[in-house]
Amino acid sequence: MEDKKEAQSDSGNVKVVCRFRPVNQSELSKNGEEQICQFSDNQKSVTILCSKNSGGSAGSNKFTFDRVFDTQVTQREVYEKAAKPIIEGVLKGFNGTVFAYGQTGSGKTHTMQGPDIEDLEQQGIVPRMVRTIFNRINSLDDNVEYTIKVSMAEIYMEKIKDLLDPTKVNLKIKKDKDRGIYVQDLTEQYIASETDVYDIMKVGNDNRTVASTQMNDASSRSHSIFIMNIAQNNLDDHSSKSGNLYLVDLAGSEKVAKTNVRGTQLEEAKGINQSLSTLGKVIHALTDKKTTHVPYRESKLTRILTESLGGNAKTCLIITCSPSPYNELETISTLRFGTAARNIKNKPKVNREYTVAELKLIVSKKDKLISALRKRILFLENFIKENGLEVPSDETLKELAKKLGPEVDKIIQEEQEMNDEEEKENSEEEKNDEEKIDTGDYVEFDIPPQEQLEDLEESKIDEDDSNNFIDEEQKEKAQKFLQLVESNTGNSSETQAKILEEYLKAQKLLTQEREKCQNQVDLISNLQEDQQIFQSKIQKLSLVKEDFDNYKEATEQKVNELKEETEDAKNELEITNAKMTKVERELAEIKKLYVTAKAKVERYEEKGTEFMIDESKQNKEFRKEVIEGDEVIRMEIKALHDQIAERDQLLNQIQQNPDVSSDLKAIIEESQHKLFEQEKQAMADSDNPLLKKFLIEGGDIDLVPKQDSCYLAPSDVERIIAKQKEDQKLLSKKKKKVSKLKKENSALQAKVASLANIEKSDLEAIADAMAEDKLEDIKEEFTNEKEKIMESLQNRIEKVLQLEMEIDIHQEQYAKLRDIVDSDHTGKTKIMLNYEKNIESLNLIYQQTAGELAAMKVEMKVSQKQVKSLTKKLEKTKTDLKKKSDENKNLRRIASKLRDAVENENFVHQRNTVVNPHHRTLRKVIKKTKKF
Ligand SMILES: Nc1ncnc2c1ncn2[C@@H]1O[C@H](COP(=O)(O)OP(=O)(O)OP(=O)(O)O)[C@@H](O)[C@H]1O
Repeated sequence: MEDKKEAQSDSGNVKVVCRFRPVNQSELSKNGEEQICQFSDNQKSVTILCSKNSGGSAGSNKFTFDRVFDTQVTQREVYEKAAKPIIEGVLKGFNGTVFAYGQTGSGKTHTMQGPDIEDLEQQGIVPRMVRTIFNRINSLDDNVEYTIKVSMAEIYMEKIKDLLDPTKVNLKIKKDKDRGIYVQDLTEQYIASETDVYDIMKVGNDNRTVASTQMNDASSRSHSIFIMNIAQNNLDDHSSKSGNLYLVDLAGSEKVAKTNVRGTQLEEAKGINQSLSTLGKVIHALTDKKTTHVPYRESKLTRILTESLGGNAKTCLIITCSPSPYNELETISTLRFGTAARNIKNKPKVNREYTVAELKLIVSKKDKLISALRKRILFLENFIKENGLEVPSDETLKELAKKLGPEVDKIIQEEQEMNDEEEKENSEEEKNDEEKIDTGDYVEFDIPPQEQLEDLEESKIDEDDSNNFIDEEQKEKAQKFLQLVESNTGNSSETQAKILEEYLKAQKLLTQEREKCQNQVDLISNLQEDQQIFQSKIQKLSLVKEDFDNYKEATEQKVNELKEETEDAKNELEITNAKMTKVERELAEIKKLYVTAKAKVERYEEKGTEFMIDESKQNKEFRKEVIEGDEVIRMEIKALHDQIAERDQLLNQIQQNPDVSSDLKAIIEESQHKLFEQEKQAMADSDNPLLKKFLIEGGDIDLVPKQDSCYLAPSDVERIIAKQKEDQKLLSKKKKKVSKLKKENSALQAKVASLANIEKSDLEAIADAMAEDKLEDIKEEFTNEKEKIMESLQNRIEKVLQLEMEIDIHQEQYAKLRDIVDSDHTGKTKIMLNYEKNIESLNLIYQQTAGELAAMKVEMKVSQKQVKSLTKKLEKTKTDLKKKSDENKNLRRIASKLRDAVENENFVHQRNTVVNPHHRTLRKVIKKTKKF
């Protein structure tokens, strides 16, 4: 019900709302806060307080619109009042347009997009509309499928640029029966959420041509057009609707002098003004009844807006103005533009396709109408025939109408008016019923008025009982006519005139019926045309079906291939899995081997450590040995000292003996001294710290015997010398032993030091350090084994990795294939099902329509035959009527004669009271005529 009202209320003029923005900084600096606009309380008009320069007069400065928004209005309010009704219409399948017009910097972009499209308070009309659409879609039934596409274009310097693909710079405008006017190749992006649209809008806005002018920092130098197509598909009854929404932010209408632009911008300004002036011309042509040509084609802007201005769209124009006296002239010009646009009449209609049920209903209604009209014609023809009347030709009727003059014209006109009125009412109802049945762009059926169809449905006429068809008025007329004919006996000129009049009316009725019949014939031919369209559509659909079948076949093949591939992939996966298991097993074995090897290594390491420990024991023994050796030396040295002391004692004894010669004493002393020196030197040369120490400690010991005690016997001397020699030999032996021990000691010390520096992990170094061949062999064996194991392990790891990668790839491929197969399959199945359903229903329609067409053709032939026979009969009736008319004339003559005779006889009768027999004869003839 609401929709009907809306369709009714919005079916007419372009809605115009006006918005004033607050005074801006530049205006403040020029004119302060002064404002030229005065708003009315009803928010419908604004009065401009004109200055002298504006040229406005007291009467002309008040402007009325559908709504006037003052400077404090919120973005939400503007949306609610100006744009929301349009989007509601678009969701019902109407086309909708909202466009903003105004001088540069007056707030068009602010109104259409807002300063921030994602700020819920500040966002403008476009994002709010998008939000409404998604809210509505989310709240509606699930049985309706929506598809939303968005495009953005810019008209800059008379070239259409795709804002979503800026490489497309000079697009063409095309017209199509189904799509209406559209921009060819313009990118259409499917969207599924508000944010998708915001993202697209951001991309589009970034691609817009913007420049800074003296009037606006970021002035749009082009007309931007945001197009949204909302298609709805009812999954229950397969009906579909689609609405196009055009949201246009025009470039500023500007005074070149004020904007202070030069060069390219000056050229832009000229272009902008040119297209806006064409827009003005279009509006003028649309609102001026005398103008027949609307110059839509003069600019790209007006061509795109063709449907929005005077066409199939609900349109709202938002004019934006400045309240400052500084922009008074521009404001008045904008307001005038808006006023003119308010008079544009649009013819919005729902863009929809019929459901099978609706098409059936239309066809059945047409059927009934045709048969009812045919019966009506038949009845009228019979009626005329039965009354012996001639059915006059159109020419005769026209002549008669001329003769009867304005009266008949009046009757005809009145009836015509009545018919017109009826038609108008019906068409109104049709319009109101637009939501139910609309002729649309798709199949243009001429739907009979609802009332008539209902009447027809109710009438249920029996073909044999044609009298049932006559409405009361006709019956009455016929009755009257018959009565008139019957009472023709009166034969007064008045009666004659009445008969003629009735006859004319009957003829007129017949003509009208003929016209109606002709209309029905036209209707049938229209239906045939529609049928042809249908057939061609069905043919096309069959082709589509064929394509689809092929496609289905190809898809099935593909699906099978994919299945096979999937099967292969599965097999491969199984093989790979088996391989994997095998590899895993091998890996476990390798791991075992590795563990064994590791244990071995650890054992070797332990051995190495043990060895180290053993070695250090040895070292300790060595040390001990050395120390013990040192002790031996020390003891030996002590023994030497003891010997020396013994000898000293001996020397003293000798010295005390007076027998020892002084020479010998000298020799002994010299020999002793030499020996001492030698010993000392030997000790000094020794590296043995113990010896050194001994030497140092013992340094104080005076080894030289006292002179006066050296008195020895020669034998003793010899013995002593021999002893000394022996001692010397022993000493040198000892020295050699000490030096050998020293060497061994230092070697052992070096060994111990190097062993102490060996790190635990450095097995090789240990092995190197180990003297035993076994260790070397074990080490070598271990290294080789380890290398082998490591190599094999590496190979296996690589193999495993490769296999894992292969498995991943296969699994990925498998998953993808699965996805493809699944999605493809379900998608295709859905489409297929839909297609099949459509094709099925279309086949059904086709079969029904074909059957109906065949029946209609047969009926047509029958009707034509009937019309032929009727025409023949009419011809015959005409001649008969003529004959009868002649007879009538004769009869009238006879009657007149008779009347005279009767009068005479009456006169006589008055006297003789005798009945005239001719009077009865006359009545008989009229009855006969009636029967005939
Ligand atoms: N109703 C308003 N409230 C607050 N600021 C506004 C309003 N209308 C416009 N403005 C501000 O005025 C400036 C110019 O507005 P806008 O860019 O929308 O003008 P325009 O008509 O699109 O200009 P052009 O034709 O040059 O592109 C902007 O900074 C905008 O934020």
